Amino acid sequence: MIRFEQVGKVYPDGTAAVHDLSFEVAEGELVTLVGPSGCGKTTTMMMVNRLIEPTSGRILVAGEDIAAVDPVRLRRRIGYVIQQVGLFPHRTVLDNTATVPFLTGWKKPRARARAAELLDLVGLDPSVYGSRYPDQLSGGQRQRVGVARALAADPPVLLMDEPFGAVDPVVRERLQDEFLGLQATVRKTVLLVTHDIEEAVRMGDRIAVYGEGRIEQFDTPAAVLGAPATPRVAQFVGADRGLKRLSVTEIEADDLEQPPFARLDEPARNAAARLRADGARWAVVLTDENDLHGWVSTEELSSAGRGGAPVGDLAHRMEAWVPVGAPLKHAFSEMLQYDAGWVAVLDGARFVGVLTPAKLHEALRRSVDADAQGVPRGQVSFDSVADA
Ligand SMILES: Nc1ncnc2c1ncn2[C@@H]1O[C@H](COP(=O)(O)OP(=O)(O)OP(=O)(O)O)[C@@H](O)[C@H]1O
Repeated sequence: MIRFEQVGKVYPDGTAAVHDLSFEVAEGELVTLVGPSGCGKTTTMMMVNRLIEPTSGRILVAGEDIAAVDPVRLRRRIGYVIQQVGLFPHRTVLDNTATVPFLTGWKKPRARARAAELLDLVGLDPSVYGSRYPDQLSGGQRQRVGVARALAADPPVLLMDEPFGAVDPVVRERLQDEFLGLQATVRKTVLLVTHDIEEAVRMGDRIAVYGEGRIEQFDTPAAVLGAPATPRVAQFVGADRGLKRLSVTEIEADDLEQPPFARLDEPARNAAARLRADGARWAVVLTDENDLHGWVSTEELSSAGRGGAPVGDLAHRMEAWVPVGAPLKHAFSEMLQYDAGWVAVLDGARFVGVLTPAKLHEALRRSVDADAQGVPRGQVSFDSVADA
Protein backbone atom coordinates (compact mmCIF):
# COMPACT_ATOMS: atom_id res chain seq x y z
CA MET A 1 0.00 0.00 0.00
CA ILE A 2 2.86 2.40 0.86
CA ARG A 3 6.16 1.64 -0.77
CA PHE A 4 9.46 3.49 -0.32
CA GLU A 5 12.06 2.87 -3.00
CA GLN A 6 15.55 4.11 -2.08
CA VAL A 7 14.15 7.35 -0.78
CA GLY A 8 16.48 10.07 0.49
CA LYS A 9 16.02 13.63 1.69
CA VAL A 10 18.68 16.30 1.84
CA TYR A 11 17.35 19.64 3.11
CA PRO A 12 18.39 22.82 1.26
CA ASP A 13 20.92 23.63 4.01
CA GLY A 14 22.67 20.34 3.27
CA THR A 15 21.26 18.33 6.19
CA ALA A 16 20.88 14.74 5.02
CA ALA A 17 17.80 13.73 7.03
CA VAL A 18 17.26 10.24 5.61
CA HIS A 19 19.14 7.95 3.23
CA ASP A 20 18.19 5.06 1.08
CA LEU A 21 14.87 4.14 2.70
CA SER A 22 13.28 1.08 1.15
CA PHE A 23 10.34 -0.59 2.82
CA GLU A 24 6.74 -1.48 2.28
CA VAL A 25 3.65 -1.16 4.45
CA ALA A 26 0.97 -3.68 3.53
CA GLU A 27 -2.69 -2.77 3.27
CA GLY A 28 -4.28 -2.72 6.72
CA GLU A 29 -0.91 -2.91 8.45
CA LEU A 30 0.21 -0.60 11.25
CA VAL A 31 3.91 0.18 11.09
CA THR A 32 5.56 2.25 13.80
CA LEU A 33 8.63 4.38 13.08
CA VAL A 34 10.70 4.67 16.22
CA GLY A 35 14.08 6.10 17.07
CA PRO A 36 15.86 8.89 18.89
CA SER A 37 15.13 12.55 18.26
CA GLY A 38 16.34 13.87 14.93
CA CYS A 39 16.78 10.47 13.27
CA GLY A 40 14.39 11.28 10.42
CA LYS A 41 11.03 9.78 11.42
CA THR A 42 8.94 12.88 10.78
CA THR A 43 10.73 13.60 7.52
CA THR A 44 9.87 10.06 6.39
CA MET A 45 6.24 10.48 7.27
CA MET A 46 5.81 13.93 5.76
CA MET A 47 7.15 12.71 2.44
CA VAL A 48 4.12 10.39 2.20
CA ASN A 49 1.62 13.25 2.00
CA ARG A 50 4.08 15.50 0.15
CA LEU A 51 4.44 18.08 2.90
CA ILE A 52 8.12 17.35 2.22
CA GLU A 53 9.47 16.25 -1.16
CA PRO A 54 12.18 13.58 -1.34
CA THR A 55 15.44 14.46 -3.08
CA SER A 56 15.98 10.92 -4.33
CA GLY A 57 14.03 7.72 -4.86
CA ARG A 58 10.27 7.42 -5.11
CA ILE A 59 7.24 6.67 -2.98
CA LEU A 60 4.23 4.73 -4.19
CA VAL A 61 0.81 4.78 -2.54
CA ALA A 62 -1.59 2.11 -3.79
CA GLY A 63 0.81 1.48 -6.66
CA GLU A 64 0.88 5.10 -7.83
CA ASP A 65 4.05 7.23 -7.79
CA ILE A 66 2.93 10.11 -5.59
CA ALA A 67 5.26 12.58 -7.32
CA ALA A 68 2.73 12.52 -10.14
CA VAL A 69 -0.33 12.98 -7.92
CA ASP A 70 -1.74 16.41 -7.12
CA PRO A 71 -0.81 16.98 -3.43
CA VAL A 72 -4.29 18.20 -2.49
CA ARG A 73 -5.91 15.16 -4.03
CA LEU A 74 -3.29 12.94 -2.39
CA ARG A 75 -3.93 14.39 1.07
CA ARG A 76 -7.64 13.66 0.82
CA ARG A 77 -6.74 9.99 0.67
CA ILE A 78 -4.37 10.25 3.59
CA GLY A 79 -5.54 11.06 7.12
CA TYR A 80 -3.03 12.96 9.24
CA VAL A 81 -2.95 13.03 13.04
CA ILE A 82 -0.37 15.15 14.83
CA GLN A 83 0.55 15.67 18.44
CA GLN A 84 -0.58 19.29 18.64
CA VAL A 85 -3.92 18.25 17.32
CA GLY A 86 -4.37 21.52 15.41
CA LEU A 87 -8.12 21.89 15.91
CA PHE A 88 -9.72 25.17 14.84
CA PRO A 89 -10.44 26.96 18.14
CA HIS A 90 -13.46 28.87 16.87
CA ARG A 91 -15.21 25.83 15.42
CA THR A 92 -17.23 23.28 17.33
CA VAL A 93 -15.93 19.76 17.82
CA LEU A 94 -18.48 18.49 15.32
CA ASP A 95 -17.41 20.96 12.63
CA ASN A 96 -13.74 20.34 13.35
CA THR A 97 -14.36 16.64 12.80
CA ALA A 98 -16.23 17.38 9.57
CA THR A 99 -13.38 19.53 8.17
CA VAL A 100 -12.32 17.21 5.36
CA PRO A 101 -15.84 16.21 4.26
CA PHE A 102 -16.67 19.96 4.13
CA LEU A 103 -13.57 20.59 2.03
CA THR A 104 -14.43 17.80 -0.35
CA GLY A 105 -17.82 19.37 -0.99
CA TRP A 106 -20.15 17.27 1.10
CA LYS A 107 -23.41 18.99 2.04
CA LYS A 108 -23.32 20.19 5.66
CA PRO A 109 -25.97 17.82 7.11
CA ARG A 110 -24.27 14.79 5.55
CA ALA A 111 -20.79 15.90 6.68
CA ARG A 112 -22.05 16.53 10.21
CA ALA A 113 -23.84 13.19 10.38
CA ARG A 114 -20.59 11.51 9.34
CA ALA A 115 -18.64 13.53 11.93
CA ALA A 116 -21.11 12.48 14.66
CA GLU A 117 -20.61 8.84 13.67
CA LEU A 118 -16.85 9.22 13.93
CA LEU A 119 -16.99 10.98 17.32
CA ASP A 120 -19.05 8.08 18.57
CA LEU A 121 -16.47 5.67 17.18
CA VAL A 122 -13.65 7.32 19.14
CA GLY A 123 -15.70 7.27 22.35
CA LEU A 124 -17.03 10.83 22.43
CA ASP A 125 -20.80 11.17 22.63
CA PRO A 126 -21.62 13.67 19.85
CA SER A 127 -24.68 14.96 21.71
CA VAL A 128 -22.43 15.91 24.65
CA TYR A 129 -19.18 16.95 22.95
CA GLY A 130 -20.23 17.86 19.42
CA SER A 131 -21.26 21.42 20.28
CA ARG A 132 -18.27 22.16 22.51
CA TYR A 133 -15.20 24.12 21.43
CA PRO A 134 -11.72 22.56 21.57
CA ASP A 135 -10.67 24.49 24.70
CA GLN A 136 -13.60 22.87 26.55
CA LEU A 137 -12.03 19.41 26.15
CA SER A 138 -9.32 17.54 28.04
CA GLY A 139 -6.05 16.75 26.27
CA GLY A 140 -7.10 13.14 25.75
CA GLN A 141 -10.47 14.18 24.32
CA ARG A 142 -8.79 16.61 21.91
CA GLN A 143 -6.54 13.82 20.78
CA ARG A 144 -9.60 11.67 20.10
CA VAL A 145 -11.13 14.45 18.03
CA GLY A 146 -7.88 14.54 16.05
CA VAL A 147 -8.26 10.83 15.27
CA ALA A 148 -11.97 11.22 14.42
CA ARG A 149 -11.17 14.11 12.09
CA ALA A 150 -8.46 12.14 10.32
CA LEU A 151 -10.86 9.24 9.79
CA ALA A 152 -13.86 11.33 8.73
CA ALA A 153 -13.17 11.14 5.01
CA ASP A 154 -12.49 7.40 5.35
CA PRO A 155 -8.98 7.60 3.91
CA PRO A 156 -7.26 4.27 3.24
CA VAL A 157 -4.00 5.59 4.71
CA LEU A 158 -3.41 7.22 8.07
CA LEU A 159 -0.25 9.06 9.14
CA MET A 160 0.13 9.60 12.87
CA ASP A 161 2.97 11.70 14.27
CA GLU A 162 3.33 11.21 18.03
CA PRO A 163 -0.47 11.09 18.20
CA PHE A 164 -0.60 10.31 21.90
CA GLY A 165 2.44 12.34 22.90
CA ALA A 166 0.67 15.25 24.56
CA VAL A 167 -1.15 13.33 27.29
CA ASP A 168 -0.07 11.71 30.55
CA PRO A 169 1.01 8.04 30.55
CA VAL A 170 -2.27 6.64 31.89
CA VAL A 171 -4.41 8.46 29.33
CA ARG A 172 -1.88 7.55 26.65
CA GLU A 173 -2.22 3.87 27.37
CA ARG A 174 -6.00 4.13 27.20
CA LEU A 175 -5.88 6.02 23.90
CA GLN A 176 -3.47 3.44 22.50
CA ASP A 177 -5.84 0.62 23.45
CA GLU A 178 -8.82 2.47 22.05
CA PHE A 179 -7.00 3.12 18.82
CA LEU A 180 -5.99 -0.53 18.49
CA GLY A 181 -9.63 -1.52 19.03
CA LEU A 182 -10.68 0.95 16.38
CA GLN A 183 -7.96 -0.19 13.98
CA ALA A 184 -9.22 -3.78 14.32
CA THR A 185 -12.47 -2.60 12.71
CA VAL A 186 -11.35 0.12 10.30
CA ARG A 187 -8.13 -1.62 9.15
CA LYS A 188 -6.36 1.44 7.81
CA THR A 189 -2.82 1.33 6.50
CA VAL A 190 -1.04 3.27 9.24
CA LEU A 191 2.40 4.82 9.68
CA LEU A 192 2.84 5.95 13.27
CA VAL A 193 5.85 7.95 14.44
CA THR A 194 6.94 7.73 18.05
CA HIS A 195 10.15 8.09 20.03
CA ASP A 196 8.77 5.72 22.65
CA ILE A 197 9.79 2.10 22.16
CA GLU A 198 6.99 0.91 24.48
CA GLU A 199 4.43 2.59 22.22
CA ALA A 200 6.12 1.24 19.09
CA VAL A 201 6.02 -2.31 20.46
CA ARG A 202 2.47 -2.03 21.68
CA MET A 203 1.01 -0.52 18.54
CA GLY A 204 3.03 -1.88 15.65
CA ASP A 205 2.37 -4.95 13.54
CA ARG A 206 5.93 -4.19 12.50
CA ILE A 207 8.45 -1.62 13.70
CA ALA A 208 11.03 0.36 11.78
CA VAL A 209 13.83 1.21 14.19
CA TYR A 210 15.82 4.22 13.00
CA GLY A 211 19.44 5.02 13.58
CA GLU A 212 20.72 8.28 12.17
CA GLY A 213 18.75 8.78 8.98
CA ARG A 214 18.37 5.10 8.20
CA ILE A 215 16.33 2.12 9.21
CA GLU A 216 18.45 -0.26 11.24
CA GLN A 217 15.80 -2.94 11.62
CA PHE A 218 12.34 -3.47 10.16
CA ASP A 219 10.58 -6.39 11.78
CA THR A 220 7.87 -7.54 14.16
CA PRO A 221 8.01 -6.20 17.73
CA ALA A 222 8.85 -9.68 19.03
CA ALA A 223 11.77 -10.05 16.61
CA VAL A 224 13.13 -6.57 17.34
CA LEU A 225 13.04 -7.24 21.07
CA GLY A 226 14.24 -10.83 20.81
CA ALA A 227 17.00 -10.35 18.27
CA PRO A 228 18.06 -6.72 17.80
CA ALA A 229 19.82 -6.50 14.44
CA THR A 230 22.52 -4.03 15.49
CA PRO A 231 24.11 -2.80 18.72
CA ARG A 232 22.35 0.52 18.17
CA VAL A 233 18.94 -1.19 18.07
CA ALA A 234 19.85 -3.22 21.16
CA GLN A 235 20.79 -0.05 22.97
CA PHE A 236 17.63 1.73 21.89
CA VAL A 237 15.23 -1.05 22.86
CA GLY A 238 16.89 -1.13 26.25
CA ALA A 239 18.22 -3.52 28.83
CA ASP A 240 14.77 -4.73 29.86
CA ARG A 241 13.82 -5.93 26.40
CA GLY A 242 13.14 -9.41 27.82
CA LEU A 243 10.41 -7.86 29.95
CA LYS A 244 9.03 -5.90 27.01
CA ARG A 245 9.00 -9.04 24.95
CA LEU A 246 6.69 -10.64 27.49
CA SER A 247 4.00 -8.25 26.30
CA VAL A 248 4.26 -9.27 22.65
CA THR A 249 4.73 -13.03 23.01
CA GLU A 250 1.49 -14.97 23.00
CA ILE A 251 0.74 -18.05 25.07
CA GLU A 252 0.52 -21.15 22.89
CA ALA A 253 -0.96 -24.53 23.84
CA ASP A 254 2.51 -26.13 23.48
CA ASP A 255 3.83 -23.95 26.30
CA LEU A 256 1.58 -25.47 28.90
CA GLU A 257 1.82 -28.15 31.53
CA GLN A 258 -0.93 -30.68 32.08
CA PRO A 259 -1.48 -30.96 35.83
CA PRO A 260 -3.47 -33.76 37.49
CA PHE A 261 -7.23 -33.23 37.32
CA ALA A 262 -10.39 -34.36 39.07
CA ARG A 263 -13.89 -34.38 37.63
CA LEU A 264 -16.45 -32.08 39.14
CA ASP A 265 -18.95 -34.81 39.92
CA GLU A 266 -16.67 -37.77 40.74
CA PRO A 267 -16.69 -38.89 44.39
CA ALA A 268 -14.04 -37.04 46.39
CA ARG A 269 -12.61 -40.23 47.87
CA ASN A 270 -11.93 -41.72 44.41
CA ALA A 271 -10.16 -38.58 43.31
CA ALA A 272 -8.18 -38.46 46.58
CA ALA A 273 -6.98 -42.04 46.16
CA ARG A 274 -5.90 -41.42 42.59
CA LEU A 275 -4.06 -38.21 43.38
CA ARG A 276 -2.28 -39.76 46.38
CA ALA A 277 -1.16 -42.66 44.23
CA ASP A 278 0.29 -40.13 41.75
CA GLY A 279 1.93 -38.14 44.53
CA ALA A 280 -0.06 -35.05 43.53
CA ARG A 281 -0.83 -32.36 46.12
CA TRP A 282 -3.56 -30.65 44.15
CA ALA A 283 -5.61 -30.99 40.99
CA VAL A 284 -7.62 -28.79 38.68
CA VAL A 285 -11.35 -29.54 38.71
CA LEU A 286 -12.96 -29.98 35.32
CA THR A 287 -16.46 -30.68 34.06
CA ASP A 288 -17.09 -33.63 31.73
CA GLU A 289 -16.73 -31.15 28.83
CA ASN A 290 -13.27 -30.14 30.12
CA ASP A 291 -14.51 -26.71 31.16
CA LEU A 292 -12.55 -25.35 34.09
CA HIS A 293 -14.45 -25.32 37.36
CA GLY A 294 -11.65 -24.61 39.86
CA TRP A 295 -9.01 -26.43 41.88
CA VAL A 296 -8.82 -28.63 44.97
CA SER A 297 -6.05 -29.97 47.21
CA THR A 298 -5.49 -33.69 47.78
CA GLU A 299 -5.63 -33.04 51.51
CA GLU A 300 -9.08 -31.49 51.28
CA LEU A 301 -10.31 -34.39 49.17
CA SER A 302 -8.85 -36.89 51.67
CA SER A 303 -10.55 -35.23 54.62
CA ALA A 304 -13.94 -35.47 52.92
CA GLY A 305 -14.49 -38.77 54.74
CA ARG A 306 -16.11 -41.90 53.47
CA GLY A 307 -19.30 -40.37 52.12
CA GLY A 308 -19.88 -39.98 48.43
CA ALA A 309 -19.48 -36.18 48.36
CA PRO A 310 -18.54 -35.01 44.87
CA VAL A 311 -15.30 -33.15 44.21
CA GLY A 312 -17.38 -30.08 43.30
CA ASP A 313 -18.42 -29.64 46.94
CA LEU A 314 -14.80 -29.04 47.94
CA ALA A 315 -13.47 -27.16 44.93
CA HIS A 316 -12.27 -23.57 45.03
CA ARG A 317 -12.82 -21.02 42.33
CA MET A 318 -9.86 -20.41 40.09
CA GLU A 319 -8.99 -16.74 40.23
CA ALA A 320 -5.82 -16.79 38.17
CA TRP A 321 -6.57 -17.60 34.57
CA VAL A 322 -5.90 -16.16 31.11
CA PRO A 323 -7.17 -16.95 27.62
CA VAL A 324 -4.88 -18.84 25.26
CA GLY A 325 -3.28 -16.30 22.90
CA ALA A 326 -2.96 -13.68 25.65
CA PRO A 327 0.52 -12.20 26.07
CA LEU A 328 2.86 -13.91 28.52
CA LYS A 329 2.96 -10.66 30.48
CA HIS A 330 -0.73 -11.00 31.22
CA ALA A 331 -0.14 -14.48 32.69
CA PHE A 332 2.81 -13.23 34.73
CA SER A 333 0.76 -10.36 36.08
CA GLU A 334 -2.07 -12.76 37.08
CA MET A 335 0.46 -14.93 38.94
CA LEU A 336 1.68 -11.91 40.87
CA GLN A 337 -1.78 -10.52 41.53
CA TYR A 338 -3.12 -13.78 42.98
CA ASP A 339 0.20 -14.84 44.45
CA ALA A 340 -0.26 -18.06 42.49
CA GLY A 341 2.49 -20.45 41.39
CA TRP A 342 0.67 -21.00 38.10
CA VAL A 343 -2.24 -19.75 36.04
CA ALA A 344 -4.87 -21.72 34.17
CA VAL A 345 -5.10 -21.14 30.42
CA LEU A 346 -8.52 -21.36 28.83
CA ASP A 347 -9.89 -21.50 25.32
CA GLY A 348 -13.35 -20.05 25.92
CA ALA A 349 -14.36 -22.00 29.05
CA ARG A 350 -12.34 -25.08 28.04
CA PHE A 351 -9.25 -25.84 30.08
CA VAL A 352 -6.10 -26.06 27.96
CA GLY A 353 -3.37 -26.38 30.61
CA VAL A 354 -1.44 -24.35 33.15
CA LEU A 355 1.43 -21.96 32.78
CA THR A 356 4.10 -22.04 35.49
CA PRO A 357 7.00 -19.58 35.91
CA ALA A 358 9.40 -22.20 34.50
CA LYS A 359 7.16 -22.76 31.47
CA LEU A 360 6.80 -19.04 31.00
CA HIS A 361 10.57 -18.63 30.90
CA GLU A 362 10.81 -21.54 28.49
CA ALA A 363 8.14 -20.07 26.19
CA LEU A 364 9.97 -16.76 26.08
CA ARG A 365 13.31 -18.40 25.31
CA ARG A 366 11.85 -20.69 22.66
CA SER A 367 10.06 -17.79 21.00
CA VAL A 368 13.38 -15.90 20.69
CA ASP A 369 15.06 -18.94 19.13
CA ALA A 370 12.04 -19.60 16.89
CA ASP A 371 12.21 -16.04 15.51
CA ALA A 372 15.95 -16.32 14.96
CA GLN A 373 15.50 -19.61 13.10
CA GLY A 374 12.30 -18.54 11.34
CA VAL A 375 10.35 -21.59 12.54
CA PRO A 376 7.24 -22.03 14.73
CA ARG A 377 7.92 -22.05 18.46
CA GLY A 378 6.70 -25.65 18.83
CA GLN A 379 9.68 -26.82 16.74
CA VAL A 380 12.30 -25.35 19.05
CA SER A 381 13.65 -27.57 21.80
CA PHE A 382 14.78 -26.08 25.06
CA ASP A 383 17.16 -27.29 27.75
CA SER A 384 16.88 -25.53 31.04
CA VAL A 385 19.14 -25.68 34.07
CA ALA A 386 16.14 -27.13 35.90
CA ASP A 387 16.27 -30.20 33.62
CA ALA A 388 19.93 -30.89 34.35
N1 LIG B 1 13.52 22.07 7.28
C1 LIG B 1 14.66 21.51 7.66
N2 LIG B 1 15.85 22.01 7.27
C2 LIG B 1 17.01 21.45 7.66
N3 LIG B 1 17.09 20.36 8.43
C3 LIG B 1 15.94 19.80 8.86
C4 LIG B 1 14.68 20.35 8.51
N4 LIG B 1 13.70 19.59 9.08
C5 LIG B 1 14.35 18.63 9.76
N5 LIG B 1 15.69 18.75 9.63
C6 LIG B 1 16.73 17.87 10.19
O1 LIG B 1 16.55 16.57 9.65
C7 LIG B 1 16.84 15.59 10.64
C8 LIG B 1 15.63 14.69 10.81
O2 LIG B 1 14.54 15.42 11.35
P1 LIG B 1 13.14 14.76 11.67
O3 LIG B 1 12.22 15.85 12.13
O4 LIG B 1 12.71 13.95 10.53
O5 LIG B 1 13.50 13.81 12.89
P2 LIG B 1 12.60 13.01 13.91
O6 LIG B 1 13.18 11.67 13.99
O7 LIG B 1 11.17 13.12 13.53
O8 LIG B 1 12.88 13.80 15.25
P3 LIG B 1 11.93 14.13 16.51
O9 LIG B 1 11.64 12.84 17.18
O10 LIG B 1 12.80 15.03 17.33
O11 LIG B 1 10.73 14.82 15.97
C9 LIG B 1 17.23 16.37 11.89
O12 LIG B 1 18.62 16.43 11.94
C10 LIG B 1 16.62 17.73 11.68
O13 LIG B 1 17.37 18.72 12.35
